[in-house]
Amino acid sequence: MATLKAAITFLKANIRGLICASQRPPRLSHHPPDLVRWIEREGGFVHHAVKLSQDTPFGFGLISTEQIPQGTDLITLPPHVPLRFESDDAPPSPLLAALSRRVPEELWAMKLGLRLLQERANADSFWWPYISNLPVTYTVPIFFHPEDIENLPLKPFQYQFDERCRFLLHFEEEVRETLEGVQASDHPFRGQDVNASDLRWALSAVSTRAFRLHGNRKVVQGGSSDHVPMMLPLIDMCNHSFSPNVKIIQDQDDGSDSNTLVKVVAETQVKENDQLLLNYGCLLDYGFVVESNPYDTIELNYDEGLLDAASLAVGFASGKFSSPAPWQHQLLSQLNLAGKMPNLKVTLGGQETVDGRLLAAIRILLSGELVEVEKHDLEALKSLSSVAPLGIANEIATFQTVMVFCVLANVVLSQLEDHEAILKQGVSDTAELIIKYRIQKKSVFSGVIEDLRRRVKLLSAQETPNAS
Ligand SMILES: C[S@@+](CC[C@H](N)C(=O)[O-])C[C@H]1O[C@@H](n2cnc3c(N)ncnc32)[C@H](O)[C@@H]1O
Repeated sequence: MATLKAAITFLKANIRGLICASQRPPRLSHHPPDLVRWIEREGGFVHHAVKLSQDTPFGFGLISTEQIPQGTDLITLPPHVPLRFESDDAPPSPLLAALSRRVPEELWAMKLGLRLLQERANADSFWWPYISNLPVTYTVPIFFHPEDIENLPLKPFQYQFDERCRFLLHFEEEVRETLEGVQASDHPFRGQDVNASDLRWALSAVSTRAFRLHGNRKVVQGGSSDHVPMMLPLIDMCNHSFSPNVKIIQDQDDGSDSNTLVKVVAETQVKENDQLLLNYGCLLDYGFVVESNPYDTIELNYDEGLLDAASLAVGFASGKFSSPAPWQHQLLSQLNLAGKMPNLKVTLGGQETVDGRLLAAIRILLSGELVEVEKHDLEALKSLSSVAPLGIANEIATFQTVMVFCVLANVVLSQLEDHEAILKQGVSDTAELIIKYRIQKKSVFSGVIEDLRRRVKLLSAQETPNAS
């Protein structure tokens, strides 16, 4: 344990050297090849007015040198250009596949990161024109200063950071052990040592740049499990906006150009000198802060003690969560919140507002009426759009418990005004980013609480129709 702690401290301390405060983080190669020409040489298409700029407010970006009408194709990529973990014609080497199997599901970015590292280690890589244009550093939490980490908004966020550090250190060991004595010809990284810092780079590169697309050709809808994470050369130079002027499209298999896997199309008219801006949707780690981000969520632990305290505050007897009835325990197991290998991570905020599993668990545990609960399937109990499935009183108590849970989990951050005052005084770039994270995370919780408060008000009016 002490060794692990020391290792995490060491890893955190080493992050310092990797921080780059400039808006233009250096690229892997000082003089990277021309990405646009490479795409064209490979059979892709880049509209003549689309240029790669090194000088946008967000580092590299794409700009238009003339007005472009809505609906115009701007970039198309043939199927062999995106970088993915595996494709039919390029299965991963057995050792890379073995390493990838040790990566937990939620760190899918690490799996693709291994592939990226494999190509980075290969001087003759087909993807070198792409990889050499990637930044050396990233503004995601695992790249922050150790002191800045202390300022991260929430305990769960620090937890996520520590968890990733722990994984990287552990995985570094696994990579070393697996590849010990392997001949350079069979070695996925051409005999090169891959350490925690390389793994961290790859994880950050993928999580801030990879998109999920259908492996073949279908409309991009984001989030569905059959969507394959891929790195999209050039397209990933588009910066983000919630008012985008371009969008990514994968054509339906309708007989159109089979040499195009994915394209970027002007969603609105693009004016001369405008940046091409995409809506990143639910990219894993933006690496920057977007105000009022509707996709932003906070991860919390399903903590029975805290939930007991929250329901106590709402007026229930203690122990509802820590001592469920056997039938409730069984339902919690079905929700994967109890049992041998439970997944206790729940999210608040974003599109769902309250994690469906958390919502169902609270509804069930506060109900205590098996007959009532049995009338509904779990999917209905998980949904916020099912109106009061277990009765209005249960629903109000559930929402109030979530609200108190937020407060008890120390999620509504104190001193927002102070942070805003500090920002006005001027601080370092990284500290500013951290403070913005804090403010943003606080606003996620304020949003959830506000939403639930509104729902409680509506339900209360239904419960007491004569109340003014
Ligand atoms: C997919 S890359 C876009 C290309 C990137 N600007 C570059 O220099 O390579 C995503 C990264 O760009 C930056 N970025 C993109 N949109 C941004 C925005 N709206 N605000 C702040 N940073 C942004 C962040 O560093 C983010 O992690």
